[in-house]
Amino acid sequence: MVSITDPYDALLVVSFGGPEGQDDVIPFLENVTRGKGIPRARLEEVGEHYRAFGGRSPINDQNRALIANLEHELAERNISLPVYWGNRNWDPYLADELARMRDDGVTRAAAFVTSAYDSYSGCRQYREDLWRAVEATGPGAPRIDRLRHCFDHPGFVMANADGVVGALGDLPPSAAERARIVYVTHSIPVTMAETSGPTGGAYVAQHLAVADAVSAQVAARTGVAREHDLVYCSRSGPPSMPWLEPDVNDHLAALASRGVDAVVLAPIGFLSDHMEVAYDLDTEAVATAKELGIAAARAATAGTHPDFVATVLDLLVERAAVERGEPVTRASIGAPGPAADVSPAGCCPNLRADLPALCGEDTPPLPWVASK
Ligand SMILES: CC1=C(CCC(=O)O)c2cc3nc(cc4[nH]c(cc5[nH]c(cc1n2)c(C)c5CCC(=O)O)c(CCC(=O)O)c4C)C(CCC(=O)O)=C3C
Ligand SMILES: [Fe+2]
Repeated sequence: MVSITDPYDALLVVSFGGPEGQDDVIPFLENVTRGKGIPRARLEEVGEHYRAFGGRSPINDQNRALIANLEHELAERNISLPVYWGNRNWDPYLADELARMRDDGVTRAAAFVTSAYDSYSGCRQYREDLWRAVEATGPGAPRIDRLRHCFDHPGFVMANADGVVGALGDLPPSAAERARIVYVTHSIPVTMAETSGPTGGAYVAQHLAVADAVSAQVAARTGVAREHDLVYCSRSGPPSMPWLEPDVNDHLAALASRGVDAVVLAPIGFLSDHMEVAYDLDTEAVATAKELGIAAARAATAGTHPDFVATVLDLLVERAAVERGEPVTRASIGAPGPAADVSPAGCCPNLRADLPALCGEDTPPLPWVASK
């Protein structure tokens, strides 16, 4: 009997990883920034963010919770499919997890990458990680298909709209009535943004589409049409290198000078409460808003929202049907439309080096596995 998840025998959650104690902070940051030209001062500053939270990033526990929810939902649907978890920068590392999958007899896995949008950081870099992990695992490594980015899945949008509606409820009623929605995502170098996706510009275009879709839902549910903006946090790199702007703190100051006194900060760029959310938004931006006399509430991230958990499984079931050669209807909020299953050649390029990456049309052949 064909299962709706055939031909897959596992789901692999691929994520960033984070430190779990003070001793992990420096080795973790060294892993993240190796070869990236991040100034020492920025590293020390970010290290302090982690130190202030006991050296522990929230991201690993968020992933454990997502996986527990995925396992529960799979069981509810009577689907027997093990879930694995491998990271780029911290234990459990991808290569170790792939070896474990091989030892467990997994031959073909669908990979959900915890990054919703196209960019080198969120797309090709993970595919380079996957290539290296498959290479390290050697013959017998499972075949891996990366699921398309989830940004335009209606379930992801619904989860974020719920977050905004919830945050409006955290504001005093009079402030909620006139609150502006400030969508926040990770800043990236302008050159990375310009080259993101198959033809460039995808990172910002995809975020703008999500911001529009979430705002439309919030307007429908609250009966109030609100203005919104897309702004950025967590800028890194040398000051001479342009990164996407405006920064959320600068933007709040600009809004205050225009008389805005209530906002919802909605981190649509993050799938769960990462350190950027805990520090850059909940600590820093909230303090900025307070100083400026702006009432601010932070919208929940998709996290373990049931609609988001269902989104991951929906993307898995969709791709499984594609691989079985069946026609599929892709759930999408519309333009710019779903990202590709298999990344087109040159998509989200690595501007520093030309490294092999899995799950792309430009993936070189691996002689000892059946597939890309
Ligand atoms: C687009 C994007 C995402 C979203 C997509 C995705 O999820 O991948 C993301 C996620 C994350 N970024 C994270 C942490 C860090 N990112 C850094 C550095 C950088 N991020 C960049 C971009 C992105 N990053 C870039 C262009 C750099 C410069 C260096 C480079 O070109 O790579 C640095 C070094 C210090 C600094 O430079 O700030 C840290 C510590 C964490 C973990 C958080 C936690 O612990 O909860 C997560 C989920
Ligand atoms: Fe980052």
